[in-house]
Formats: sequence, C-alpha cells, structure tokens
Amino acid sequence: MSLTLNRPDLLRAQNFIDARWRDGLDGRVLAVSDPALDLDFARVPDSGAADARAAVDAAFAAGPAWRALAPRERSRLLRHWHDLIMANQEDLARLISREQGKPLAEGRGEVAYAASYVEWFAEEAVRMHGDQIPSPSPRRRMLAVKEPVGVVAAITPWNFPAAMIARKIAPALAAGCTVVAKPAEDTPLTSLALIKLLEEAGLPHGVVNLVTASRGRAAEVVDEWLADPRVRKITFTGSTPVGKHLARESAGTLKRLSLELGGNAPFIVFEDADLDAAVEGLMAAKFRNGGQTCVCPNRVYVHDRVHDAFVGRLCARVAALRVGPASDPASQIGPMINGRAVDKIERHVQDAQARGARVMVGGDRVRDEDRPGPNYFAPTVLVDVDGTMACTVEETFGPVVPVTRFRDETAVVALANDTPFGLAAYFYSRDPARIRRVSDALESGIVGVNAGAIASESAPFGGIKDSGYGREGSRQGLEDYLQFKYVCEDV
Ligand SMILES: NC(=O)c1ccc[n+]([C@@H]2O[C@H](COP(=O)([O-])OP(=O)(O)OC[C@H]3O[C@@H](n4cnc5c(N)ncnc54)[C@H](O)[C@@H]3O)[C@@H](O)[C@H]2O)c1
Ligand SMILES: N[C@@H](CC=O)C(=O)O
Repeated sequence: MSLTLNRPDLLRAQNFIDARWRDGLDGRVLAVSDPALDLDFARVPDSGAADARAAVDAAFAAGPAWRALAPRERSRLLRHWHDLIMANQEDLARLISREQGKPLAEGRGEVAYAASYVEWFAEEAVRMHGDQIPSPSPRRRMLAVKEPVGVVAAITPWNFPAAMIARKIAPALAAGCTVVAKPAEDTPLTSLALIKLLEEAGLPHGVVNLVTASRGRAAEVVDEWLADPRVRKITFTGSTPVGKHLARESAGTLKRLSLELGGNAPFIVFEDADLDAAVEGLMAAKFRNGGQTCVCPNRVYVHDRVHDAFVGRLCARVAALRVGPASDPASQIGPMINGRAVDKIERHVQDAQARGARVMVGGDRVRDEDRPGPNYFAPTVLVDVDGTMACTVEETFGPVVPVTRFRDETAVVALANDTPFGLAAYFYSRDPARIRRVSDALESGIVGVNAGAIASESAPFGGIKDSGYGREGSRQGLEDYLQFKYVCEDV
C-alpha cells in the first residue's frame, strides 16, 4: 500500500524529547516494516539508555508546572488533541494500516476509538474530586486530596498502535502527570504522529516524551526507567512474561503499576442462546484486528444441543471472510504482524489436528498473487477441540476459532475458569437466572453477556489473575494516575 499522507509531516523519524525532535544519541536506527509484504519502508531511532534518561530528565523538570496548571487548562489541551486526531483520522488510519496491517476501515475505527479516550479524559480532568472527611473535632479539618503520581512511563504493544498509547497518555495528562513513552518496535510511526499532533495542540515542554527502540533495545530503555526513582508509575500493555518482569524490577523503587496483559477468553454458547446473535457476537469479538486483540475469544464452548447448528452458521460466515492487504477496501482480515505471529498460529492449528481436532474452514497460510506476503493466515474453524491442545492453553492471537462441545453449565464454567488468565469472558443465554449465575461465577475482569463488542472509553478495561491489574478508560482509569494525600488541619 502506498503511504500517501495528506500531511506528510505526520511521518516522523525522530524521538520527541523536551519538545524537540531528535535522533537517537548513538545514531542507531530501527527499520519499520510493512507486514503485508515484510518489507522495510521507514526508519526511526533505535534508542538506548541515554535517550531514555534524557526523556525522564525532561518529564521530571516539566512536572511541577504541569501539575500546577488548572485542570480546565489540561482539559482544553486534551480536547484540542482529540480534535486534531479526528481531523487527521485518514492519515493516522493509513499509518496504522501500513505498519500494523489492519484493514483501512478498521484503522479508521481505531483512530476514532483512540480519540474517544482522549475526549473522555478531557472531560474527567475537571472531575477529580477528593473527599472532606467528617472530623471528630470542630478545630480539625480532614481532607483526602488527590494528587498526580508524578512521572509515568508508558509502554505499549503493536496491535492497537493509536488506542493503547492514547488511553495511557490521556489519563496521565488529565491527572497532572508527565510522561515518558515507548511504543512497540513493530509500530512506532502511529505514536510519533500522535505526538506530533499533541505538540500542535500546545503541549508544554517536556510534558510528554517519546522514544522508539528495537525489540533488542526495549529492555535497555525500560530498565533505565525501572531503575530511576523519579519515574513513579509504569503503565504497560503487552505480554504476561514482560508484565511480570516489570512488576519484579519496579519493586526496587516501589512504583505504581498498571498491567494490561495477555488473555485466554472463553466464549460460551448455551442451549438457550439466540444462535444468530451468538454467531454475530463471536464474529465481532474474534476477528477484530484479525484475531490479534487481547480480548478475542480464544476458546469457544458450545452446548451439545446447538453445537452442529451453531458450527454450521459460523463456518459459513468464516469461509466468507476476505483475507487481503489493508490497501484493498474489500479486505476484512489483514496480514498478521510478523513471521513469529504466523508461526505460532500455524503451530497451534497443527498441534490441534495432531491431537484429534478437525479443521472445518481454513487451517493454512495464504499466499498467492493477491496476497504475495508471507504473513497471511486463513480464518479457521476447528472442532473437537479439547483442553490438552496448545490453542486452548496459550493465546493464539490470530484468526482461529477452536470449538469444544459441552453439556453441563457448572462444568463449562469450571472449564472457562481453568486458566491462569482472566481478562475477558463472553457468554450467550436468554435465561435471566443463568445470566446472573454465570456472570457472577466467571473469573474475569470483563464479561460480555450477549455482547461481542465490549470495549468502551467509559468502561473500566482490565484483567485479573495473570491478565494483570489496573484499569484503563472510565473514572477508574483516571484513579490509576492519582494518589491520595491526607491533610489534617488543626486551627
Ligand atoms: N490487556 C490488554 O489490554 C492487552 C492489549 C494488547 C495486547 N495485550 C497482550 O500483548 C501481547 C502481544 O503483544 P507483544 O507480544 O508485542 O507483547 P510484548 O510484551 O512482547 O511487548 C509489549 C511491549 O513491551 C516491550 N518489551 C518487550 N520486551 C521487553 C522487556 N524485556 N522489557 C521491557 N519492555 C519490553 C515491547 O517493546 C513492547 O513495547 C499479547 O499477549 C496480548 O494479549 C494485552
Ligand atoms: N485494544 C483492545 C485491547 C487489547 O488488545 C481493546 O481496547 O479492546
């Protein structure tokens, strides 16, 4: 896909530190590749510890003035940023599609989704109420005052290059925190463009700083932030092993942490479900971003009585999905992010087949003249899946639907909960008593009941167990950037 932008200056190739666009201090570069063709098309700095330190120097110095600004002023900046994001929706969508591979329509949707968080936190910035505590003595006034936590380090994944960074930077700014950020190595361009728009919105010097780095040097950058006592919070979205590493390594300086980690979402179709609605919900939840979303259903349990009817309808829908590059407006499933991702998907499908699962649709890589790159995988439905298979134990992060038959509500809820993860869970049923019972019993930060599209800027997004802690979006998403100070005034 050609990368023609209405605003070519949104394609940035430098870090942003202390309100200046700068090369990395040691001059190393990171190539950005197009997942549709696996070809490099841009370069950004491959930053190291010195760049990371310079970013914290700037954020720390900018902190006092930023937190002293009236919340209404911070809100205005965020509102302006929101408006610029939406005014440049098409360019941002092109950048997302080019570096991440999602179809252009989904890229546009992601830009609007990212902007919705910025708008939400622009509104929340002026609603950070503390508490006045009933005092035991008339001389005494007792207050619980909310304060920004300080410098926040934001580390983001590749699958939503605009939304993940927007929903970290926006609440941090609303709360009065300053930010250092590192986007994923696969998708640095969208975040750089967002920072360019934030600069245009009137961002004061040093309030947000962003450095890019390769996978090999990500740890060097982040280790610098982990060790620096001036960084008071880490907000991370990505894999569980890296999240646990951050939790361990931040203990030395006791930083606050928000960890949005991996999932293994169950999707249960009970015998009383509206089957058409359940198929619709599964298609929406599973195939968002080609299955590369942390809340994508990873295990589908269908009651024995409706199994064959459900699978028949599902297979018809999945077989009709169009796989292709983001540049083709008809594409519904783009390339996977890189070769490692496709290898994992292929391994899961082959392992399931070897253990007795049957492929009903898809099952293989796709490569032909319309899809010449190596990163396409056919949307796939597997049946006769059981809990020994890798695709039910690990997050596949691809367009594969593994279906398991069940007969008993208690047993299927136990199966759904039989995972170290707990990010999202879905079920379809029309029985009100069952709806209450099952949503109470599911061990998950998010439960979709007769709903496949669940994310919203106004709702708390986040997990439990190995899926992490902390929430993004909503009122709760702002609290994560604030700390209480108890003030006791005796007069
Ligand atoms: N819970 C959520 O909201 C959510 C959202 C998106 C993705 N995810 C999860 O993210 C995973 C996919 O992303 P990924 O494979 O790119 O994750 P990842 O953990 O490898 O990478 C995420 C970020 O961490 C950085 N990183 C990698 N190694 C690091 C290290 N040693 N020290 C510090 N930083 C390091 C990367 O450069 C990137 O910026 C999936 O498991 C998915 O479920 C979760
Ligand atoms: N962007 C996703 C999160 C994980 O991939 C969402 O907000 O639903």
